[in-house]
Amino acid sequence: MSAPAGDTRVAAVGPGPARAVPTGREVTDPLLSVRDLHVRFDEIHAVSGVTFEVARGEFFGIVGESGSGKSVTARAVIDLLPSHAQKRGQILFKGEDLLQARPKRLRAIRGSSIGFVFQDALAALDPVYTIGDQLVEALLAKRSMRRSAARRRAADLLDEVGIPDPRQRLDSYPHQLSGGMRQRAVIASALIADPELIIADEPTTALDVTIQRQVMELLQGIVESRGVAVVLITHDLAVVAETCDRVAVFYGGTIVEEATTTGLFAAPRHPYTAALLASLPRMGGTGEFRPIPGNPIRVATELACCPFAPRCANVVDLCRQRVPAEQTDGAHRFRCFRPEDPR
Ligand SMILES: Nc1ncnc2c1ncn2[C@@H]1O[C@H](COP(=O)(O)OP(=O)(O)OP(=O)(O)O)[C@@H](O)[C@H]1O
Repeated sequence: MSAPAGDTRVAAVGPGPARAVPTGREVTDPLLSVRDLHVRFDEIHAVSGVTFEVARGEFFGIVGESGSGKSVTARAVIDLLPSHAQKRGQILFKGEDLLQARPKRLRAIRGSSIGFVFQDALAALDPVYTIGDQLVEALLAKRSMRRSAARRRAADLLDEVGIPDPRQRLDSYPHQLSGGMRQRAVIASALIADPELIIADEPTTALDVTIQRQVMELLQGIVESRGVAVVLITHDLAVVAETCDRVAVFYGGTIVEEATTTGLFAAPRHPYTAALLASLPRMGGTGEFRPIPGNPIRVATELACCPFAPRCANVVDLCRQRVPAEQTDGAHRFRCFRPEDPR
């Protein structure tokens, strides 16, 4: 990935630490390792046996349709699920299992090593305080520094995330900024603690396409300049294609395929991924989406078979009888009894 075109503020941060983005599925010394994660809300099995790893400095995408378990997985990592969520498995962050960590330790990790950015920037900011006050208070809570130095640092952060006239913008209230600028301010606040991982859950869904692209370029720039890893949750494959190094495709609360973004788009192995890619409008075509036949499932019980079986063109009896085990061809990891041919 190159530095974001046209965003000199980010590019000006300069080259950061070398990134070790894996080319296949192997991740040596992962920053985040989620192993066999299950999340239930009483009888609803929202997440069933999710396993993936994220390397330092990697831009990792999680894609899938509504209700497939993307947000619940992300919120499990940062311990932001409601208290009645029942979780099992492992969430290793730098080797430490966050599912076993005490609340105080989790708060400390969340406030320092892991930052997050959600869809609704307005909800993430306090409407009654200026952007500057919010950033300064957060900075002072993290480090002992003079208020004037915190204000300078806050302006630097706004500059880093591409907000013009950062010193003046410190005195703006959230409602005085555009949607894109507000999301940039939220990203600035996520950077306060120098996180090693940023989880961004649909950060651009509420924004128009041009602004969406700019915010994604900003996140890419941050990955490049700071060596931060980003886990991006999105339902938009075009965003994945443009930004992510690797991607996990969710369906029915589980990962049905994971590969490098290039590998996934070039030769999907899971029929759901193939159907998803085929549904995208083609250049020179009618410009229309071709929806995948059938209805998305609503997972209410533990998976007993392939969740995609009712909609799958390759389905065989076995798919309705058992959950396919995970397999790999070296470049893709997938769960399917009748995968697409490798190309
Ligand atoms: N607090 C909750 N209580 C009960 N069920 C929940 C709760 N949060 C999520 N779920 C259920 O868990 C499943 C997965 O939800 P999740 O939000 O992870 O989906 P998603 O893939 O992120 O979809 P979207 O793109 O719409 O956010 C859904 O069936 C959802 O209704």
